[in-house]
Amino acid sequence: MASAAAPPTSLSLAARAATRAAAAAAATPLRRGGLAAACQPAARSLAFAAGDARLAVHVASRCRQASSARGTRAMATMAKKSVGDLTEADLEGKRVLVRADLNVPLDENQNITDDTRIRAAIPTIQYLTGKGAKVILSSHLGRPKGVTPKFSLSPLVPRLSELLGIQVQKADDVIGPEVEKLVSALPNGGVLLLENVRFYKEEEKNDPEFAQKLASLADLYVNDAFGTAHRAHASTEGVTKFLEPSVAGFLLQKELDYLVGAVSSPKRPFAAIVGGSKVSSKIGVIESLLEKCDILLLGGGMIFTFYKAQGLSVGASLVEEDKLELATSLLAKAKEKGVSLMLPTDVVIADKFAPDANSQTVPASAIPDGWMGLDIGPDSVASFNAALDTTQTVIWNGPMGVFEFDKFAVGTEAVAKKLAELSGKGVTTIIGGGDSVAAVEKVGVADVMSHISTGGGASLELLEGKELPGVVALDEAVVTRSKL
Ligand SMILES: Nc1ncnc2c1ncn2[C@@H]1O[C@H](COP(=O)(O)OP(=O)(O)O)[C@@H](O)[C@H]1O
Ligand SMILES: O=C(OP(=O)(O)O)[C@H](O)COP(=O)(O)O
Repeated sequence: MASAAAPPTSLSLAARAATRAAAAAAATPLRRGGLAAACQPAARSLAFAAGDARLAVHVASRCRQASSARGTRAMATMAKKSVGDLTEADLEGKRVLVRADLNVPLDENQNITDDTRIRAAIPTIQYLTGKGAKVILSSHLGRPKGVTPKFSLSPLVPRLSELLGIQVQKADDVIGPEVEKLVSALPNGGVLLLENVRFYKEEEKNDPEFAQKLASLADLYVNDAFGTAHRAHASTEGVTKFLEPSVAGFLLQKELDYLVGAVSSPKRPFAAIVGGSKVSSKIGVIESLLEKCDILLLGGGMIFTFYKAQGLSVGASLVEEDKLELATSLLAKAKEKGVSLMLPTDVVIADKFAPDANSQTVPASAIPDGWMGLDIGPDSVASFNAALDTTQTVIWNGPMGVFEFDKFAVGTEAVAKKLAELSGKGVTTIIGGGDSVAAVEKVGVADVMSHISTGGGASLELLEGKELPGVVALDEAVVTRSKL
């Protein structure tokens, strides 16, 4: 992970700093007129009409800062107690249930093909073991229906042990007398990995009885599973009702610091790049980003719905027919908000959906019948790069094309390389989960990015402004909740 900075002691520090910065920005007088007046669409239109594009962007940007400041104040109330707030006196000899997201990809021989999530979980575990705690580690793997050997967590033990420098014990169950015996035998500083928590259907149902049994193994709880924080499951939400304190781990904290910070008080200009295949699953994040960013670059399979909404022919490209109106309204909203929404001007098209398809590059307005767009073209890359050169913060979610096929990976790889270059110049670059992370890994530039999120769905929900149940359930940084 690129951003393994020393863990801050409390989420509240970053949130308070963000609030102060955003409030100060919102309080600074504008060049012409007050903030309230300037935030009226008419004021921005006037600025554009007067040919003062810089002022128009400035006004639009300041309006977003003001609304971000309000958002940040709301988020500041969500500040959570951190594992870093717990001292040796709190931890020595204590049984700590740590929920991590160790949902890593395995090949057909059960070898781990990407250990990012395991590495990301290590700082919290090591902090706890270093202070003499007994760590009971819980995670899911995949989406098993009941007990399914291929979803066992056993293949993770060697890598976990290697990274921690101790032999990790493994339980064959999640709760019950056998697990209790193993917990009792655990030395201070030891780690016991429980079996896949989703082997119990009660986990995803957030069954209180199951949560209580899981919680009864431990004295206190640390949630470090950012990738699963958008799930209200027994091990992410239910257990907090039975364990005091329930605190945020370093990874969870770092993810929130970056992702909340990025949208609430970004260094501006702030650009978002959204790609991937489905308008429907990204609509929430696009709408929400229109409130916050200055530049929005769209790529991937979703662009054809926007083209079609503008009356262009899209051939056999992916289109969500029932989202055409929505696409039109998003284009209008971008205009109204003064956000520079850019669609690719050229595309790489294919005669079939296959790695060996015949391909050619055409203007976005000239996709022939029977051909499908599978990547953005070189002109689009050039104009996206020019826009990105003006930014100070960039968030990226979703590939620009079918990057799984080398022939159509060029646009995605160009964005990855551009962000790496910008990162080197001090621009904050945040990669939000899923395929975009795979793309930056493939290009070999993951290490230079400011932040690579370990949660695809979770980071999207956070950027959409949703509260994550696994975070909401944790203790407040200052005031301790009473438990059931
Ligand atoms: N033009 C396109 N046509 C069809 N599929 C596309 C296109 N561009 C990208 N995709 C596909 O989108 C998928 C990723 O979409 P999505 O799940 O929304 O992104 P992420 O996983 O990054 O959130 C990839 O499998 C990619 O092949
Ligand atoms: O891999 C995960 O999510 P992600 O693919 O959205 O990053 C998490 O482990 C959550 O898994 P889930 O979507 O089965 O709840």
